[in-house]
Amino acid sequence: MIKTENISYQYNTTENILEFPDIALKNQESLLILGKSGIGKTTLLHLMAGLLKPKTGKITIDDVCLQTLNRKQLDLFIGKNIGLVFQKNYAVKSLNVIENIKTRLLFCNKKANDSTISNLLQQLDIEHCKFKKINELSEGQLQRLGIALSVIHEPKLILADEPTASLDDENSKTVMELLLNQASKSNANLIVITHDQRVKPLFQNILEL
Ligand SMILES: Nc1ncnc2c1ncn2[C@@H]1O[C@H](COP(=O)(O)OP(=O)(O)OP(=O)(O)O)[C@@H](O)[C@H]1O
Repeated sequence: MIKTENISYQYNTTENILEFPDIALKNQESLLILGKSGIGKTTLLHLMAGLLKPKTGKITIDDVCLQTLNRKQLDLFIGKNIGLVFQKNYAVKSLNVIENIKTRLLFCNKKANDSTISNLLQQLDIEHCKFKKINELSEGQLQRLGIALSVIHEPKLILADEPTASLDDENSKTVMELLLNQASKSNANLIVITHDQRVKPLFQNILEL
């Protein structure tokens, strides 16, 4: 469950204040956020991820108000409860694919057996890459690894910023199905921002900023 109330944000280099409509999603509900370039979609996603602090308002995830947590508590909460799929992949370059997955699990103190990991990598069509280093992956494989890293710990909230941007039709469908399935499996909310019109029919809830 996620709820945002009266949130706004101001980057310190500008006078412009970004104001956002309230969002309220019950368990398992998904939301697609659309809007023209520069309107504030990524900013809103970063606010919900606890990466930016709102100028006003509050964000509540599973009855925990992010604004009541100190930095350490917030980092722990994010690591455990939020899965982030960003355009830029934050995989550790010196580790291979499987080591990255295991490090992600270690970081949030969760466990997954080898067959669960293999299943996920298979669904994303990167199982054959599991011993490859990050710089040996294609752009599409790297993006699919980003998705594996964001859902392996079964977070309560999955936030995805343009998750299908560099994917072909087949992989775009696979990735969206995986995100929706994973959200449903772990009773999580999925929020996606995108320009990709292929994604629109998969969502009942659409917010236009
Ligand atoms: N670090 C920053 N410092 C100052 N202004 C910023 C910063 N990041 C974004 N902005 C501004 O905030 C506004 C919202 O940006 P944001 O990236 O959230 O938009 P967006 O809707 O995600 O855009 P796009 O679809 O092009 O990715 C824009 O006007 C942008 O120029």
